[in-house]
Amino acid sequence: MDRLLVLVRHGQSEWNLKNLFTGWKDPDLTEKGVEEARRAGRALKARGLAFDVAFTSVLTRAQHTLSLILEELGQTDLEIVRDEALNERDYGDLTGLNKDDARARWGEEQVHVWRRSFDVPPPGGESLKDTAARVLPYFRAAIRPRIEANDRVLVAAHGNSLRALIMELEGMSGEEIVKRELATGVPIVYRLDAAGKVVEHEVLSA
Ligand SMILES: O=C(O)[C@H](O)COP(=O)(O)O
Repeated sequence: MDRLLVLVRHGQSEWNLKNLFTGWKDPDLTEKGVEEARRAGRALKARGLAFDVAFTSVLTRAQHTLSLILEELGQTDLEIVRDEALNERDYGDLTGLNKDDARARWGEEQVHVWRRSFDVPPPGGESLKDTAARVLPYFRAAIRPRIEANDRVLVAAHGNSLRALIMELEGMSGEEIVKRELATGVPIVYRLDAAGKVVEHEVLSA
């Protein structure tokens, strides 16, 4: 029997709307982000999906997204595990800066490298490689065992912490994963075999 793992990036946050580098800062969802999260829950329910456990970060935008999804699923009593290992990448000195201002100051190419290279960190922050170095051990130690126990798992997290997971799940290289954009509030449904190998995955339409 296939095992179920669903990943979902948080809905739009107040700092996403303001186009600010967010990282470990802790803004909440915008009204649009709340609606995106509810829509995700409805899409999962429409496919008859339900969960045995959920994992999320220690940041409000991901936890609020998860609670809204669970409300739509009628699973508000679900076991939830919160861990900073699933936090967004730390944007270091860029945190709080406007992304367009950063481009004007350092140039388009430099900001693109900081945002979408695999192993070049922003000043004082984490690269995607650094982020994966905390996300993947946590996934292998805490999440994969629940999948192997046939628990249906939901993970509500962030663009870069989820890229780290997707890289492992889909066997992608660092160069490949940085091209993958994750829309806010759009679930990705994975089916895995008994050995934990992905047999199919579907991005539920936004
Ligand atoms: O932390 C942030 O700024 C965003 O949530 C993700 O930003 P990015 O898409 O530039 O990595």
